[in-house]
Amino acid sequence: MSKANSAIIEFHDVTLSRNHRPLVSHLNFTIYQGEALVLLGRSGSGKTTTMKLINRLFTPTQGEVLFAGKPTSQWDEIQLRRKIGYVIQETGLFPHFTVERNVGLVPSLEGWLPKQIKTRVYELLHLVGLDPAQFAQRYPHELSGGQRQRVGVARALAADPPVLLMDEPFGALDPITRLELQQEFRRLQRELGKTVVFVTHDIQEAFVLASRIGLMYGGELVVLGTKDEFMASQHPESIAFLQCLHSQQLS
Ligand SMILES: Nc1ncnc2c1ncn2[C@@H]1O[C@H](COP(=O)(O)OP(=O)(O)OP(=O)(O)O)[C@@H](O)[C@H]1O
Repeated sequence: MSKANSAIIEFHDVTLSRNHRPLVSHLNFTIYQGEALVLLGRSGSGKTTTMKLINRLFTPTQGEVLFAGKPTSQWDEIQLRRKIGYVIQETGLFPHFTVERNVGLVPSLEGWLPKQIKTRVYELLHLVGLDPAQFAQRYPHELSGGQRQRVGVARALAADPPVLLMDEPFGALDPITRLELQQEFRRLQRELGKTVVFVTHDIQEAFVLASRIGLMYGGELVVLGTKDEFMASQHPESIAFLQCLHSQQLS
């Protein structure tokens, strides 16, 4: 990775306040093309807020966020969101649309031909491990939680956005399916070369998925580095998270 010229998202002294209280403060960091950056932190530390500043669901009170070198405030909102796939825990699938229609939604909004959409949807369902013959015509309520998550990932990838934001997408799954999806997703992310920003409060998940970990605490980014750098960090919050990891491993 050539860090000198491959920045895709940049936070320049970003603060977001509500009612005079900062939700996140003085965020300064860069996300590079093709990396998997995991934002780790306890509940309420500001992870989701940071993510929503990327796709402009929130705009900074101070400072600016750049996407592909241009402040998000200067992007056309729709253009920006088309370049940034978004996967959340509840997946946000439309309940009255089949899997095929859900996955093909953005390509169809972009005016692709029906035949192209179908080919793309089938390709994506294969990619996320769902047999189209079995799943394309089902509705979300006819799927398990893990299958819905796969459909959510397929949908976010449909128009081939360079960046994916994933907010605790595997949170509601049993631990075995969860590990399986984490590993598959990591493989997929490397294969497709996507830039991924992933939010979690689970350090084990951070270690499976991350090329770098950003640790948030009280609305600030207190550690940012590789797994080795994270393990060497002396910040009390990284030590607390590492203790959780050790106790999970022991039990
Ligand atoms: N729209 C909002 N208006 C006011 N306060 C908000 C808003 N959204 C989030 N907050 C507050 O900002 C802080 C950070 O919230 P955020 O959702 O970013 O945390 P998080 O680290 O993602 O937590 P979790 O792991 O519980 O989802 C919290 O104190 C939350 O109550």
